Amino acid sequence: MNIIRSARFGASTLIPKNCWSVVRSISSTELTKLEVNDKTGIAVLTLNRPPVNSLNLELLTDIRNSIKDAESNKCRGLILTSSSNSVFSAGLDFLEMYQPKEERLKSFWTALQSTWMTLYGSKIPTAAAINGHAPAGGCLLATSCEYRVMLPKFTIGLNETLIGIVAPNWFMNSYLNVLPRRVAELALTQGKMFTTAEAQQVGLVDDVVNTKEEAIAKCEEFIGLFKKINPYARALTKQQFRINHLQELEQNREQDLQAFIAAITNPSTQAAMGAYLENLKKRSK
Ligand SMILES: CCCCCCCC/C=C\C=C\CC(=O)SCCNC(=O)CCNC(=O)[C@H](O)C(C)(C)COP(=O)(O)OP(=O)(O)OC[C@H]1O[C@@H](n2cnc3c(N)ncnc32)[C@H](O)[C@@H]1OP(=O)(O)O
Repeated sequence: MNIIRSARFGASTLIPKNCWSVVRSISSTELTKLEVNDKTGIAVLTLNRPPVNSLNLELLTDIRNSIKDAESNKCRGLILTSSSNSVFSAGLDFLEMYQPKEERLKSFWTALQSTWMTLYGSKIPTAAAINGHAPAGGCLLATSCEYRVMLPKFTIGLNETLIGIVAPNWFMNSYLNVLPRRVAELALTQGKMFTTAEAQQVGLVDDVVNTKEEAIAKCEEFIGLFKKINPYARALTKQQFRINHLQELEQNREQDLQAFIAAITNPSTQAAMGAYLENLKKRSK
């Protein structure tokens, strides 16, 4: 019998393969659902933190655990998507950063660093089915993947300067891994949110389709490109492209954390974030 061991069902829990329907849950929490298609071996990770999948400590931790689960279950690829019809992810949860408690703020940023390193450096092919808006941290998740497909009439981009904050180097590096340098610099300095059409034009997304199902199918098609490629050779090749960015953060994690804490707890950042949040709340009424 072909057995899969699921880390999050406990080390001793064995799940018999082929006794399940084609799509099988590997692990799920209140905030994420990780399902694998037994026929293709491709896993779909659905973010499920209504209303906007804002990334708090718990969601980030669950995302990282899910990526690791997909890897340890030897999935052939991983697709990120959202349970919302209009938001892929609204980026970092402002409530983690506005008037924060220092210990929680540290854990939050450390979790973001770890999640980014796990996703950006994942050995398996990764793709994002962007079925809604993807500002800031939402865009970071998408650009950390190897392929992106997006639905029409949404927006994506790193808008940090609009909020009065500076995107850290590793956010910029994820952008630069996808966009030409000049486009990235112009977009980052303006805090530009690209429409789906603009994102496709500059290469921030690879394809545009009309439904989430089509988006998942496109991602599967992308991951299928590696069917005949030796996974070890593929993973090492990907690693060589990304290792400098990963090492840069790995070697400067503490410094990056301290820079984040200093930037976020600065009274002018707090004031700018408070005003931005207020505006967001007014708009949503
Ligand atoms: C040199 C090195 C220095 C290092 C310094 C480091 C500094 C870097 C620090 C931080 C980096 C941060 C990156 C980020 O990710 S910041 C987050 C940026 N995100 C945004 O700007 C998105 C804001 N949200 C929106 O634009 C919209 O909500 C949208 C996603 C387009 C969805 O719109 P819609 O469907 O209309 O939903 P609503 O706007 O009505 O929102 C519903 C409720 O959700 C709340 N909300 C939205 N986004 C967030 C968020 N990111 N965090 C927390 N809460 C959020 C919104 O206020 C509504 O709440 P309520 O119903 O209570 O009013």
